[in-house]
Amino acid sequence: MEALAGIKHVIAIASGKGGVGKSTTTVNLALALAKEGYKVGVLDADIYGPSIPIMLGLSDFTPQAVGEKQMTAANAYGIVAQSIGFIIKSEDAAVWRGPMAAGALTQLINETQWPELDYLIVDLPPGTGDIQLTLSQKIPLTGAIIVTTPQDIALADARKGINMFQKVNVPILGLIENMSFHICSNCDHKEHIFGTDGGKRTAEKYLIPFLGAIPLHVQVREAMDSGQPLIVSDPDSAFSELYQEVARKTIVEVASQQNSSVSISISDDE
Ligand SMILES: Nc1ncnc2c1ncn2[C@@H]1O[C@H](COP(=O)(O)OP(=O)(O)OP(=O)(O)O)[C@@H](O)[C@H]1O
Repeated sequence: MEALAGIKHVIAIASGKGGVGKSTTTVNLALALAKEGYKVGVLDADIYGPSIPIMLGLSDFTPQAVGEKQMTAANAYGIVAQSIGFIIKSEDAAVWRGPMAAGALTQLINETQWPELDYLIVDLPPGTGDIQLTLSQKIPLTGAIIVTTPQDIALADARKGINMFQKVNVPILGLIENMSFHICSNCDHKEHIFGTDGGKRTAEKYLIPFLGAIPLHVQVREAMDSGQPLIVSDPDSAFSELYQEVARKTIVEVASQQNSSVSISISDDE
């Protein structure tokens, strides 16, 4: 698989279960990496429910053709974005089988006029079936980040995701526990609606880095629905600071992956 010209690292955001906050994580991680000073892009590969256009306030964007074989990406809040949702209706894509979805997505990734990027964050469709497997093999991934809630059924699916990436030799950069606990907007009371520390324990069990625990908060949902993520509209909030921490840990994990692959290739040459 060829690396993408001008893009240093491609990171897949994956979850076994739907609705656990994969797209929310993709957008916030991308914005947090940009705030750390990196050039960042987002690729929304979630053919069943592309929600990145709404989350970045880009619902009206349509890519323009550049020459015969390329198209423009959108710009929002200092990052670039491309989405399958800019091009086709999700009802049409919902019936695609693995090879067709993988073909459309490799075309989307290869034919977008990406600027030079340090990180391209890819929002994969939820699940661990054929489509996810094919995509993980078609896109030149540096590594994957698994998003889960602390709930048992989400964790069981997260474990399937971990196994899938291990099977195709994609390094797992870490696990993010989203909706870790609920914070009441009236009294700030903290409640573990989906259980306590399930994601953290799963990360420990599989020896993968734990990148952070993100609370369930109504402001987060409202911000994403309005296309103005909190990292942009309220950069000093506790939520934004948590994401900066996740971004910093991700940078460290990507660097350590690179170092380990360098040492493997050095020892291979010996
Ligand atoms: N930490 C959070 N606090 C509050 N709301 C959240 C949080 N994370 C996600 N949400 C909300 O939950 C819903 C689902 O999130 P999101 O679309 O990111 O999940 P997903 O895993 O990408 O879903 P899908 O399976 O459809 O791809 C969205 O309305 C989002 O705003």
